[in-house]
Amino acid sequence: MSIDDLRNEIDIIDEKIVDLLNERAKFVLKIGEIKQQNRSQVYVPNREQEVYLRITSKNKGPLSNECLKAIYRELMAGSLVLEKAIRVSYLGPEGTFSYFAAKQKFGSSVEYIPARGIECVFSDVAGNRCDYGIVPVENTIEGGIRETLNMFVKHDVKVCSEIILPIHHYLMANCKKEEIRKVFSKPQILTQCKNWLAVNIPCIELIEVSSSAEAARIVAGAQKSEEGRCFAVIGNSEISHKYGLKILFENIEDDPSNTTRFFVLGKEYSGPSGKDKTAIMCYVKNRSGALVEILGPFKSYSINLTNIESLPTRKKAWEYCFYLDFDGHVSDQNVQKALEEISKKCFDVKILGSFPKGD
Ligand SMILES: O=C(O)C(=O)C[C@]1(C(=O)O)C=C[C@@H](O)C=C1
Repeated sequence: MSIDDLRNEIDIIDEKIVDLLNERAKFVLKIGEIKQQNRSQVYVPNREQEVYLRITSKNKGPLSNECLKAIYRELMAGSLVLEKAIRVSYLGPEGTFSYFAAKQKFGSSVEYIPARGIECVFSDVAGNRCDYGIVPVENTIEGGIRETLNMFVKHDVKVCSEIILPIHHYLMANCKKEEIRKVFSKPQILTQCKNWLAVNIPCIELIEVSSSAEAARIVAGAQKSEEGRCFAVIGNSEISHKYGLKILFENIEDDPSNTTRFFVLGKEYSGPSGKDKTAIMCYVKNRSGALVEILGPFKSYSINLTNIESLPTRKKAWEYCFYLDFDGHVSDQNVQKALEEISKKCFDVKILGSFPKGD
């Protein structure tokens, strides 16, 4: 067969795919109508998980599971928008890792609203200005993002999904490495590249700004001046296209396994997917052994604890609460029993969410 013949075959299949996609979309529209009548959430993370598991288990190749999942991610994001106009708030501006985490989850069909800070993302969701919000919650190098965890004490929102994003940093500039005079980025990013900077461009002034996208904006804006031409930025590679900067070095993060977890904030818990996590906030009584008492039930009911952080309650000086997340869903029997026991040892236990485990 010639290339033209093969392309003809592809054209015929493409027509069938388009028809099938639209046939699928008609069922989505019907689901959307039912959800509107029931006033239920359009985004259903556990159903999406089920779809991913189904399509990958049916996959006979040659397409990889990752490729199929990416196609379906965009397809289901398109479905969401058919059901309802979706607004997603993220820690802006455009080009931050929160932005890419948001796109990884919601694709390119929804409306993205950049927020000025983590608290703004929470208030966008709590105040119904946005349907969902994306915030960073934990990084493999720096641990829990306290600004995010603290907000759960203040705002009434739920965690409905999580996103795991590998983090790679790039050094971008429009001059040679030897000419760099200043490096702009977000404090956390500069920390994550500390050793690389010390070895490769020592004694260069490091300037902290609010985000890597803001750093790129400053550096791009300064290109006309003699001094500004020698400015560099560290951030993700997408920034380089947007701001016309060249990538000088790739993957300069000190730890190549650098990964950040993001939460999708919403108004409802997600249903069980079979592979879930639960996040809670425990307000403990201030007495000796209080922490041991809340940890005991995890051992008794064989629940794998995945994170624990202590946070000030902000109600009384030196009074703390604990953020915990663990494997399992609130509807699991062992989780329910453990939560029952933990509740007896606390003033209050707030369930922040149960959601499909990110991969
Ligand atoms: O099953 C649903 O509830 C749907 O709305 C359909 C669908 C899909 O396209 O498969 C779309 C969005 C939801 O987040 C989950 C699944």
